[in-house]
Amino acid sequence: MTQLKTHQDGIPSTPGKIKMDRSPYIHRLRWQFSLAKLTFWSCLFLGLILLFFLRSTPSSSSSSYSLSSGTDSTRRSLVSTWGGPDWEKRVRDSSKIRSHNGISVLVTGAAGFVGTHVSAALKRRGDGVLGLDNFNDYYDPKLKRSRQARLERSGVFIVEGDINDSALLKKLFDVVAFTHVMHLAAQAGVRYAMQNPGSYVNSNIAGLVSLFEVCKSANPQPSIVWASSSSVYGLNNKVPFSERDRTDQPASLYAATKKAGEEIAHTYNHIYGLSITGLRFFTVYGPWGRPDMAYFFFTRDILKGKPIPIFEGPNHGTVARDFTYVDDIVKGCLGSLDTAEKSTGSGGKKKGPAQLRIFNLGNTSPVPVTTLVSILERLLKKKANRVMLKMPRNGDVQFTHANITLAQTELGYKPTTDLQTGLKKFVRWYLSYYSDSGSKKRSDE
Ligand SMILES: O=C(O)[C@H]1O[C@H](OP(=O)(O)OP(=O)(O)OC[C@H]2O[C@@H](n3ccc(=O)[nH]c3=O)[C@H](O)[C@@H]2O)[C@H](O)[C@@H](O)[C@@H]1O
Repeated sequence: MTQLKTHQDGIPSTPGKIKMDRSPYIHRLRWQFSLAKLTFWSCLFLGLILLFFLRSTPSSSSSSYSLSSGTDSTRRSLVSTWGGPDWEKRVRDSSKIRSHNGISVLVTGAAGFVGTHVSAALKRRGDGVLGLDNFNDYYDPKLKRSRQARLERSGVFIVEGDINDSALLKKLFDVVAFTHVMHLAAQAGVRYAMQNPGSYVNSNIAGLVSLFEVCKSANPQPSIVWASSSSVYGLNNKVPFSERDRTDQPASLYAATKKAGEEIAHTYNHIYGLSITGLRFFTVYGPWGRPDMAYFFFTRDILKGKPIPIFEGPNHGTVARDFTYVDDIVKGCLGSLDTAEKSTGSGGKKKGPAQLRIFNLGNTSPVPVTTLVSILERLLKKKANRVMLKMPRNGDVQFTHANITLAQTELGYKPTTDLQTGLKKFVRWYLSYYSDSGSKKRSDE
């Protein structure tokens, strides 16, 4: 019986004539095997490079205007840090209602100025609160981290993520049936829109649509309260500004994106039955405020002896703002949440007409910017180095003044803090916060 011998490579060899051809045959097989090995290692290597690339690319939620596509969500799920049983437990615990008749609220922009105050106030009264914030670096993220630490001490967990990340938003609604959303995440600031217009489109338009999309599909749908802005009145010169006044002449891209948000809210209310309340905030100030706002950086620069640029209108006209203290704004936000009716849709389908509201939240007493500076001088016991400048044409308007009758009637909104009192509280906070540690001080320079 002829037995086939097996070569050491595992290749069968045969006796006789075939034996003469064995060498080239083996060479070819060896060569093919080496090629297969090379291909395998190359694929593995390329795969690793691709994986590394995907992991190191920043989330599209912070850099693109597009809503989620299949590719986007794959990439997000690779770069995201959210998820897992521990994370879900934190989300649930933070959102847990601890008072009779309480609500569970998703607060976007919770590490922001107004967001941090609203979250703390909701938590204090026993509502469930979950924060969401992308901790971007529009201004010093260390200040946002300090606000986060403070909130965490009171039991509010802030999920680190972007409102454009629909997969994350959906996940949050899978874990918690939020009754309300307080949407405060936005690209704020009037003048910065000239430098970075894309960030306004990304946050205030794409981000808002992304949030509404998830809310309209949630079951049950939440009621939504969100921050619009007094800047929508733009070049309107009929004072005080009433919600019925025209808002079709925005003076900045920021204002235009907030106005667009109000129209988008109308659409989602009309098609899907979402209950939506927009709040037009008037120049909010106070402790834990935004360093990009005038009252904040005037304080810093007066203390440093640096010049303070004060804008004036045509013919040295007064520039004034209806400065509104943050605690008053918080009362308006809570009043809006408490009076918000339920959304009427479910699973993306409208079942009946839903509430759609818009309110001014101002202080009803405009104060010239020069007076703001004088108050700060008194509180800081230091003269400002004033430099009067013609108001640049980059988004500012000459004055704002709120008519708050509607908010008074519907929300019981009644501001009680004048600028002098509110700035005193701000300055006390500022001095204590920035003297606390040298590193904090340096971070804002
Ligand atoms: O109420 C609003 O809708 C808006 O209020 C503020 O916008 P603004 O009122 O322009 O607030 P600041 O940037 O703090 O300016 C306050 C006043 O100081 C003036 N200013 C600002 C900067 C400066 O260098 N000098 C100066 O005189 C401005 O013209 C304005 O009258 C916020 O920055 C916006 O995010 C918000 O939406």
